[in-house]
Amino acid sequence: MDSTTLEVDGSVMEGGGQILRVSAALSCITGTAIKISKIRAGRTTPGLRPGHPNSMTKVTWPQHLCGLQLLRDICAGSLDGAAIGSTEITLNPGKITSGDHLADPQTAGSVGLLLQASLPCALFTDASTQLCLKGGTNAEMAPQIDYTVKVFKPTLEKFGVHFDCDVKMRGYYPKGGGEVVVTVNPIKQLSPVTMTERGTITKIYGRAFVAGVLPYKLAKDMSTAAVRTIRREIKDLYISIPSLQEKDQACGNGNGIIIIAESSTGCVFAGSSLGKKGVYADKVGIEAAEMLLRNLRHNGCVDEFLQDQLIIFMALASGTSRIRCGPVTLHTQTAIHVAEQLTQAKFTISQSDDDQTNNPTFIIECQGAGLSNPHL
Ligand SMILES: Nc1ncnc2c1ncn2[C@@H]1O[C@H](COP(=O)(O)OP(=O)(O)OP(=O)(O)O)[C@@H](O)[C@H]1O
Repeated sequence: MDSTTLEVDGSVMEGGGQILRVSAALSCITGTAIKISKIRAGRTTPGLRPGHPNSMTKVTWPQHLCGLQLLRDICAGSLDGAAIGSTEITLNPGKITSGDHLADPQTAGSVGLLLQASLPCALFTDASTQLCLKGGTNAEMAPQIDYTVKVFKPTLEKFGVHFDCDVKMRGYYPKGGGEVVVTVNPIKQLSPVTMTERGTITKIYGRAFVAGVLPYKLAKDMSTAAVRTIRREIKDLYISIPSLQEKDQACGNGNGIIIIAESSTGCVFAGSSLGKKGVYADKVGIEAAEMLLRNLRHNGCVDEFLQDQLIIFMALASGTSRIRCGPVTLHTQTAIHVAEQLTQAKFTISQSDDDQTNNPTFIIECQGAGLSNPHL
């Protein structure tokens, strides 16, 4: 190993796939070679495979491996040790290149997580980049593609980041078969963001879907139960969660729901859930509704998922970003740890003292590294 190769410990804190995505993306952008060891040591099935404890499957979803290979392709680098089950990889980044790139985990590996790995890097190209991402568009323990489009994308626009998602086909566990083509515009430098004022919730909407052989009634039951649950706490807003039967543009069987809330200051939050064998549809709806409500009870500006997903962009931006959030998650702390290891960004977290509610909020502040795109 070269003495300039940075060692990343894949077992720290959350000890999961996110360490791979954040460190590999920053490796490509900064041109720093990295060796990641003890990959996903915090999981019951360590190494390069998703191994969600609830995945009930022997099928591997090489989402992590595929994400790393995609990054290697975008930065024309070399990747050593990357195979299913591997606990150690080395990534030597080359020059980031625009153009078309494909990632296909062959199964229901999450499209949202493939994008999470590759988007930051695709911003630092010389021209627009097309990412053809295959797999699961609505997968467990990952952003549903609707979350990416409705929550992640508008928030990233505050950093000056612009991308388009064309959902060509939806795909579900276990087969996948989904396809999303993402067009990413390069950027010279990311702007810092200030998201500290929640404002009031002005809109709640979503979608409840079934696909394949599953009965339409499941979608209706998810939607009805979700609306009823939200109504108990939020009485004065119309809630629109249409029930949808996915037809031509969906591969395989699946059902799920996502509910989105928007605030008067442009904050976006979501709660979501997917149907599982043996779980009643109304339970799926209630789970998503409770997730959303939990994230609206505090006065923060991001939900518990967006929190960790924004860390890399705060680290890259030029200047000071401030984001108010609810309890800081371990995923967020892990992303901060990795971002500070690979860039000059400095984060602080403080409890907000102007919070009058019983649900404390925290301000994540970041002095960004201000990385510039050398190709523009
Ligand atoms: N319901 C959800 N809505 C939006 N984003 C989600 C949701 N659930 C999880 N995420 C996001 O998905 C990512 C999951 O990262 P994590 O490292 O846990 O998963 P992983 O790569 O599949 O790895 P592992 O298999 O090791 O858990 C995080 O960024 C998290 O915020």
